[in-house]
Amino acid sequence: MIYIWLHRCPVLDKRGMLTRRAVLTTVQRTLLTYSSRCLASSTKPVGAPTMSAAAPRKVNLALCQLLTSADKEKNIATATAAIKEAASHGAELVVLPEMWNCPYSNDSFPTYAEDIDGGTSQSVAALAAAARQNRVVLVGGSIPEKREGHLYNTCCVFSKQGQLLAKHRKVHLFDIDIPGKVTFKESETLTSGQSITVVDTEAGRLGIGICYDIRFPELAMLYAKRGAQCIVYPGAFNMTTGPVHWELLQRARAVDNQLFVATCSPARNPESSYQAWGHSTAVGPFAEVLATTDHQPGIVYTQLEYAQLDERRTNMPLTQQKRSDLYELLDKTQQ
Ligand SMILES: NC(=O)CC(=O)C(=O)O
Repeated sequence: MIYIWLHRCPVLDKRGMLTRRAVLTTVQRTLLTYSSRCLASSTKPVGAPTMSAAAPRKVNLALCQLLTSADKEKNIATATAAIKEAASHGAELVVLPEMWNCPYSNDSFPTYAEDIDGGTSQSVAALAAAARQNRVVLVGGSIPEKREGHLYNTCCVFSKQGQLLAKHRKVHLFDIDIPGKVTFKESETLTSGQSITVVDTEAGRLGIGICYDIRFPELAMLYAKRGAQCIVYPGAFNMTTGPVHWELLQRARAVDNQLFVATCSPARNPESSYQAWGHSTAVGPFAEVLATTDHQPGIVYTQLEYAQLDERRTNMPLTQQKRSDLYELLDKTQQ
């Protein structure tokens, strides 16, 4: 290997001989490449399952910031049209917003709720068909789910064949009260999910959270530990918390865990009782904003280069530098 590199080295002296500096640089570079490869493979999160050889290196991502209304049929039509448009622009991983099939309100959740496990969900059937027809991995935002007398805020993930790969029920319910600004209590109607979700897809290993879930760093840490390459959060922040926290939280989750974060919000609807902040965004593992938007309906496109995960983790091997003798993250779901 060193022999081949020396022959390719362009740094020659007047007689056409390799300079001593060029030889040293080449040897140094070879050793560096070798050691960084060793480091990269040893910085894999502990306990992370091995990705298959077919795992993608680059994924074209589309975040569909949809304008939702009180008309469910219209919302479904808007969503399926957006998925088609995203696919026609080369998207392989398409994300929809939180509660895209109904208005974001406690009054609406019971009336718009669908039985996913019972196989009668009109919204899920439409998403499965759209994923299959457009050959995209689809993180289908969330819809209100009804099951055995409970309502959940649920995200479904589909393969390119339209197969339901995973279902994540919002784990942390959005109960906040900032007087005069925003008061919302999802727990008045919804029940929280009892499990966390990491799913292998043709667009990489994804961790799934819904909106308020992004505020809990331990969840993202568990996802990183399980080898998630990107955490996807369909979400609908509001006009009080959105401007201050939305981007901050995404960048924090990304930089702490050295992975990609993608969020997808509904567009702001002036007629709605809940004004969504919008600003669907993708963030890279160095906390860099890769793509974002304002509050209008639209699709945000970017590419996730998964090789950057190895690069960043080699640059700063945080997983190895952790002081596990002083603190530890306890995964209670694997006991
Ligand atoms: N809507 C949410 O779940 C969360 C939110 O708006 C916030 O955390 O702020």
